[in-house]
Amino acid sequence: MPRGHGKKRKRVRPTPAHQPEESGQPLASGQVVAESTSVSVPASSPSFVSSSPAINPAPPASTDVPKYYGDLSAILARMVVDPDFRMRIFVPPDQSFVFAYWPDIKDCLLARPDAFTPLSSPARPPFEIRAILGKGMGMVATEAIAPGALIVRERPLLAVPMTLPGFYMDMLSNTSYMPESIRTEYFSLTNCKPPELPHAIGILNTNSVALNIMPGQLDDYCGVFKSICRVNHSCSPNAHTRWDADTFAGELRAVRSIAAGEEITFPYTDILVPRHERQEFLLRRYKFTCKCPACSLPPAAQARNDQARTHIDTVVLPSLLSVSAQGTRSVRELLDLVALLQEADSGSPMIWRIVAKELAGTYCGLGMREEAVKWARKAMEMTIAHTGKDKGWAAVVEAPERTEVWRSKVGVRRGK
Ligand SMILES: C[S@@+](CC[C@H](N)C(=O)[O-])C[C@H]1O[C@@H](n2cnc3c(N)ncnc32)[C@H](O)[C@@H]1O
Repeated sequence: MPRGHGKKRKRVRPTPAHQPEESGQPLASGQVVAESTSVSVPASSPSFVSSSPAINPAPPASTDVPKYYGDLSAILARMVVDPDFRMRIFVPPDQSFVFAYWPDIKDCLLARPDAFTPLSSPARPPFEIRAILGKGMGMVATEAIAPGALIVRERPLLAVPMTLPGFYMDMLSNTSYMPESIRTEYFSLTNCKPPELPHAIGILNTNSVALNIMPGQLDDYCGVFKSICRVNHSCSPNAHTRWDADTFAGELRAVRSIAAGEEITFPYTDILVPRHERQEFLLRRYKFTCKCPACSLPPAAQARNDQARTHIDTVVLPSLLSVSAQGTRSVRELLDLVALLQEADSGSPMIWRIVAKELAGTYCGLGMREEAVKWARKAMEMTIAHTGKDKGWAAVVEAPERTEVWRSKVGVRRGK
């Protein structure tokens, strides 16, 4: 489930994909491009203790390198010059995952000793993985799921650098470096890539999700997950994935109410672009034609939906992210944004979070308790979906008048 988008456009992105080849960063030579969707959210550094062996294969002659791997010269050159720059591999004692990493991240990993302790997850998963007509397997809710609620939290089966040379991938998957239990799960995942591509890499490029391991490095690693990688795409998604560096785990959370029996989906790509761009990307990268609600509208509604998404992307989002514009919008302007977000139906928790926070703050300032609680709840749900934490919004929902938001009187300045 890679991410990224077909067209190179300079944009400020909330959650969607940042893939090397599409993020505006040129591909360094020597990279295997792991095509990854995002478990987004920038990482603080994860932690890690490893006594794992370094993998030190003789770098293959360039003729051995299948064309998919690109030019490996940058990585290989560094390996030749610096004998310590070799892939390391970490498998925890319970053999629950394999983490292949470049040694330059070791210090950052060592700084967080809690990352690989056992994970807490919902006792009874609120979903099942089953066949979905026309999509292969998919994830379906088995009970109602509230916005912001955790659907699954899991360690990756495999995490590797985005710049993983292909021979490492072959080696990882074909040797005892990958425990049997992981290998079985890994090779049960789907592969939409052409048969000429080695199967292990096809699976990686069909399923991997971008991870942020080093602080300040966007999507430097990617991971493949047992359950998250069964989630199909929608341009009107009901869930959001995020990478939690603290626990070295991917999380899937609801961004709206999900009914029992409903399919759970998240976006594989930038969904603030018009339908034809999304469709072109998904067909090229994932070999399917999206038939989600946002791609199946009648022509007039489709045009409005495309327009709403483009407007959010090019006008609204830059303004929401601009510090100088914060706190200057009136209730009327904010409610107009709400109507636009509803029209677009693109479900971004990051955008909803900003708008809901501003509305909650404004209503608090105006002393309008009922409206303040309504928008504080939305801010809480979207903040949890986006960051994994409520960041104080639960307290505002509970008793707004006892919080700083109420006392800020920001709404009085803005007026209704
Ligand atoms: C990461 S996998 C998702 C799980 C996959 N359906 C399975 O059977 O394991 C990505 C692949 O799922 C399929 N897929 C994902 N979203 C889809 C959608 N909205 N419609 C049709 N196929 C989809 C495509 O074949 C895609 O290459």
